[in-house]
Amino acid sequence: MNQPPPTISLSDLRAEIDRIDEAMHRLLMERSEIIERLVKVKRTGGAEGGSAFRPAREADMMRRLVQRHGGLLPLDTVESIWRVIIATFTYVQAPYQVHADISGGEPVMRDSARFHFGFTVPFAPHMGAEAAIAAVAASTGDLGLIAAAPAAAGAPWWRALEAPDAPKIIARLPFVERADHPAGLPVFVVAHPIRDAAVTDVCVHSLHVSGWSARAARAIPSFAEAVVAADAEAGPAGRESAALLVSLPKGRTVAEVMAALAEADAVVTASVGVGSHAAVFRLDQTGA
Ligand SMILES: O=C(O)C(=O)C[C@]1(C(=O)O)C=C[C@@H](O)C=C1
Repeated sequence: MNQPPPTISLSDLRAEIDRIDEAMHRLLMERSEIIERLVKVKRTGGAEGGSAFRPAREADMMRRLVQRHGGLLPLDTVESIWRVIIATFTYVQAPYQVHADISGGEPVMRDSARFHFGFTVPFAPHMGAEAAIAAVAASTGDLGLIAAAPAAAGAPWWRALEAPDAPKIIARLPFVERADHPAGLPVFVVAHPIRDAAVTDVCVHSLHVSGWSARAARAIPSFAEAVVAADAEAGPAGRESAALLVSLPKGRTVAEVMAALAEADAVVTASVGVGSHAAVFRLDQTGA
């Protein structure tokens, strides 16, 4: 015999929602207490001053979050909630601003900054990557956001990262890329290097190339992601120069890129490391 379905009223269900909301809020308050203790442990570990941002840890947390997610709540929402939680807990440890290069379009960059860092962290727009990098350089623990556009990029802004004491690329956002990401603009995060916290899955290099040509562009190996800009510095007479920002996955070297370019009569005259970041994690590739 079929049992009649148990009756549950709207107010019972709302009481459940209230119980869950209160539990989530209390857990967030408990999280703040852990952060207070974590700040002290980080200091004794020698990480005093500068930014509290730990890109490797965040990349790992965001990957696990999206992998375990299921149910009605859209992944975009869950990701943005955790981005705000983590970015704000970073901020309460050591206040910082996000200096964003809006020269490629303000709305898309602002969306990216707000998605990844929320509204408590101040957003400082700059017209050009160099200005954003200069603001980061002048700060103790601020972050810069610059579009990691793979297409032609105007001026080679990454040369401002070359000096040994200049800021460096420390992360690439979104931590989890996917085709329909609501803040899907790939951006580099630039900061003063964080002691003992660099993640080197992908290493980023500034290359100075003489003898640049369409053939040389085609010769760049497919494992390398490259942004190319015209090089204003005069190269040897009659040879075109280019500035490249090349991202290499673990196990790949600048020497391999140099050898491939040499096949196309292009010579790398200088190569400078300008940072590194966690491996790009693409959700659609995992079938998740
Ligand atoms: O794990 C840390 O080092 C923290 O500071 C905690 C925390 C977090 O809120 O979970 C905040 C900032 C870091 O970028 C990474 C994670």
